[in-house]
Amino acid sequence: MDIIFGRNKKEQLEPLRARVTGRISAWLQGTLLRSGPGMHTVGETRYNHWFDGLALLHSFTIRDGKIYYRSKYLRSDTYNANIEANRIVVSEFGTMAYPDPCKNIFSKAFSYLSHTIPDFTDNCLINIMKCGEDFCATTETNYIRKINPQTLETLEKVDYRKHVAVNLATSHPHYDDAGNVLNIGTSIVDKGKTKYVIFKIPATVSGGGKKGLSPLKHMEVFCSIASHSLLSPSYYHSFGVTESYIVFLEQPFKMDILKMATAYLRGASWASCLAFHREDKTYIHIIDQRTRKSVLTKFYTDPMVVFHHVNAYEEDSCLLFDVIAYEDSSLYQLFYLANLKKSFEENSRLTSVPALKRFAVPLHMDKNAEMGSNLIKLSSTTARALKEEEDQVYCQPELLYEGLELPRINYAHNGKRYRYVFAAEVQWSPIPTKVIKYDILTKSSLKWGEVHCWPAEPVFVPTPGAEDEDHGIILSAIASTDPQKLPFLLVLDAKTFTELARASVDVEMHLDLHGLFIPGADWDAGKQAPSREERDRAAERRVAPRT
Ligand SMILES: CC1=C(/C=C/C(C)=C/C=C/C(C)=C/C=O)C(C)(C)CCC1
Ligand SMILES: [Fe+2]
Repeated sequence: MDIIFGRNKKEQLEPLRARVTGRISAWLQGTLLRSGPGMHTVGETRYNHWFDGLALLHSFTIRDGKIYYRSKYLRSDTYNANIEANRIVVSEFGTMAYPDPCKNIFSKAFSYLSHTIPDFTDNCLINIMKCGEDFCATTETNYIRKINPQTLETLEKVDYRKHVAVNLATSHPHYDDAGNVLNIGTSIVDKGKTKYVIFKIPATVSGGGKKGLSPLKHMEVFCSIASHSLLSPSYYHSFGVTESYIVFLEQPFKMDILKMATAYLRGASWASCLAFHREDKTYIHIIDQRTRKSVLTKFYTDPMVVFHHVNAYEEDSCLLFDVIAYEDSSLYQLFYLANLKKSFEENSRLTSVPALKRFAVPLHMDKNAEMGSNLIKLSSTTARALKEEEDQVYCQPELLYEGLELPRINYAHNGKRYRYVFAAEVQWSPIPTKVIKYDILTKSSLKWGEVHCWPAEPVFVPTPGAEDEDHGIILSAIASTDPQKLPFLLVLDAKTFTELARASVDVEMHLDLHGLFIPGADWDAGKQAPSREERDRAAERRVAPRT
């Protein structure tokens, strides 16, 4: 496991041709672009948590049956400051860092505290988001970074706060058919209120035919939900949408804002300011997209921790939503590098297995329904919603499958009825060992796995003109701990889950988090060559990374 977690990964700046075995369909053209942590030590200093690592972008470009691999560290302000100082100087999720050890720590802390909410990192290691023609690397703070999806060059830093009042925002936005982005963030103690803000980034900006108008400068608030608590809003990693509604889980995994405000002074990490409150409920907020208001019924369920929503849709006046749920927050605990590196087997056992659960909420309340009765009359699920007093409804999910994470779907079915979940199979260890296709209808699954192979999140790419939901291919980057086996891009037939091809690359590939596939046709010719901004930056490039 040291191969995967212990070492800083080298960049592969020039496209490296992969050795392809099997056959790549002629229609499969484009780039799989992904991000994840690649560097966990800088000089003599080391991060504590796997989610702290410096963002390493990587891509597989598929062109006429050939595959090329590249990787490049995101040149975030965080990366540059760390490399320049040759030590970690910016705080991340699990590591609190101090910019300048020579200065009096208390004077620094004072200026820091004077801003209740501190400036966060722009180390965008979690995902890639498409905003109009722009691609951005994302994390969960107020910063995102535009990138060139072909050269992996880092472009400008965007501060969400300049456009919408959010201190944090998810790395898992939704896209509508036109490419407009919908995301949610938290606005902390702004004008005396803490709320969850849903905002939109338009796909296009009309500007009298003028080119280059960035949609990111035109994002706007769609609606907001008041937090149950001013000083302990929920932590969340994603949300759900249907054609007409938005699903937001206010879970009892909460951030303690007072702890965060004093974390720097106390030398405590952001992670230590998060806690699971097993005595609290999980509130299910359903927002009607037409009225931009929450539905009046108060839905809730048992305490749980959800990182990934899988999908949601409406069926016969009910809203169904599927999530990967945990019974506690042990997942974040396991990703401390000390736990990952020591004795892997002993220290990396989850105390709660990630489970695919289906919830159902009634969209119209039957006023005459009896107290305690189940308001869900669907034959497709055993999920229940029990009527309680004062417009309260207690939801009990249907357990669909245990042991999967990093879910993806055929995105044409996002917010709509769907049948298949593609995911990484995890059992008691948080590191995936197999790729899985789960069929919600038949409750059966197909799997791909190989010894010493560690698959990344599987990405579904539809065959052009496909009619079936699973007509397409699955792409998954596979890291290897077998010295005899190179890492590779795995290409599976999404229907049968048989291997169509693999493209091996002689690099030390990192285990990544999320990403997207950019079909060949999506390329803007203007983006092929480095932009002027990139050329200028290259000229004044800073010190090369020390790995
Ligand atoms: C830096 C920072 C944060 C970073 C969180 C990260 C980096 C979360 C990663 C989550 C992942 C990868 C989940 C996978 O399921 C917080 C806590 C939002 C707030 C304070 C500053
Ligand atoms: Fe995620």
